[in-house]
Amino acid sequence: MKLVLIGSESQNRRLVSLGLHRRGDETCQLTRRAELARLPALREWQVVLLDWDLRTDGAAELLRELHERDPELPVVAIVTNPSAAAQARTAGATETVFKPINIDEGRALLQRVARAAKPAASAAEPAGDTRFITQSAAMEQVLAMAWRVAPTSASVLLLGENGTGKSMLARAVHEHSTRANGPFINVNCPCLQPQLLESELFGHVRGAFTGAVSDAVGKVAAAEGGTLFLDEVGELPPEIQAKLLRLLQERCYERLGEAQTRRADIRVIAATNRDLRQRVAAGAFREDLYYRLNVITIEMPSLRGRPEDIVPLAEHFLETLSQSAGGPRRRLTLAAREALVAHSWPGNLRELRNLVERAAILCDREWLDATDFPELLGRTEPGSPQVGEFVTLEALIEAHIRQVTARAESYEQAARILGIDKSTLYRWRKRFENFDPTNVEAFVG
Ligand SMILES: Nc1ncnc2c1ncn2[C@@H]1O[C@H](COP(=O)(O)OP(=O)(O)OP(=O)(O)O)[C@@H](O)[C@H]1O
Repeated sequence: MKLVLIGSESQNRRLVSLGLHRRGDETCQLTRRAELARLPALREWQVVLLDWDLRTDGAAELLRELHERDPELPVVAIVTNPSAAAQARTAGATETVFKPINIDEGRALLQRVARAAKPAASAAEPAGDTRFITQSAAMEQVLAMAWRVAPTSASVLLLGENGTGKSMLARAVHEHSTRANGPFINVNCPCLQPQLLESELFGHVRGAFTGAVSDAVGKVAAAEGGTLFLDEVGELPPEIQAKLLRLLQERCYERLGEAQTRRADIRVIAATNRDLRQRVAAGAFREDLYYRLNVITIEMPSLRGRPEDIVPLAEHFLETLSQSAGGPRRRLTLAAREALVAHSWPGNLRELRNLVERAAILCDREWLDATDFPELLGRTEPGSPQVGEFVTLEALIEAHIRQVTARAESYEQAARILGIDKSTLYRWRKRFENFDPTNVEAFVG
């Protein structure tokens, strides 16, 4: 995507720009209205990301000028609270996104906005982060289920450990639904105090509580015609659970401090990494709400539950990075692939993405080796014995074979370096797998 970032907080702007660059986007950064002149061909850009807390000029005036110059250019306003979101919408912003911005979610929103505004231009866009990389039967089943329920308006409950891709799937369900042109609004349930969360969700009127200086629409209203995604729904406080139940049952709600009942046309997708049934049994989560949310349940497999996806995903993350950095294609040596597959990935895809990105940034070589993933080696490699130490010959052979395979690009190359044939190398490696260091005889015998 080609994006214009406008904001006076240089650190935030640079961070967002860096995150977008790393995902393959082209950005141009401006700090004030006068700099718009630097962009004579405004039409070449696909979407503008405008910080609504602009210190240099009024954001609304800047938005007006943008619209005068290109009425079709979509503008996404970055806001800090629901009342700023309402102001931005009134002033003509296409969408609003709340600070702090999650780059992946923000980017998916920007892609959707750009696609809706200029469908022809987006046809050539790669599916990018919304592509589901998988070779696993468990994940195929998850996706088949997701695409089946997507066009319906049924509530969906996504279960799974942190980082398994629940948010990404929620967005994909929205994008495959009949509401795809409507907003996708994300609420991170544990982030706020109960009263603030209630106001964030349902909105408030002026004077509803100390600090409520003006009326504010909430995220339920912002999601009108689209999807409301409740992340970490298991953490919702009891008073909000009751209101959410009413919203789901009757599609009705009231803003804080107001008696008027409002109707909502939204689809709800909720996600949790908690065992909700256990929370119900413990009295921490309402049973009736659980059944309302649980119309369709999709359980995301953990990454260690789909080991066949580890290497394709790592290669996908590498490729995305190389594309954004414009560098050569990066590859994983056999040893690196083995180290990745051997790890248990408690942080799932997020952990994999972070490790791969870090290794690719810190290493200049085309081939990333197991040694470029020190966190993994720390858990998978036994301590290496030294030549001349009082250790068995087999321990030395094992250490040597492990180190050579870690640096070689393939089994063939490793076998050539070691001066043995591939099948001998294979047999040695099988022996290492069964090798229990506390039972040396088993290995020698
Ligand atoms: N199938 C996939 N292909 C490529 N990247 C993915 C895939 N699924 C998830 N990711 C990436 O993995 C990271 C974690 O995904 P996501 O935030 O959706 O997980 P989550 O289950 O919602 O996590 P949490 O429970 O912590 O909110 C993101 O960077 C996302 O882009």
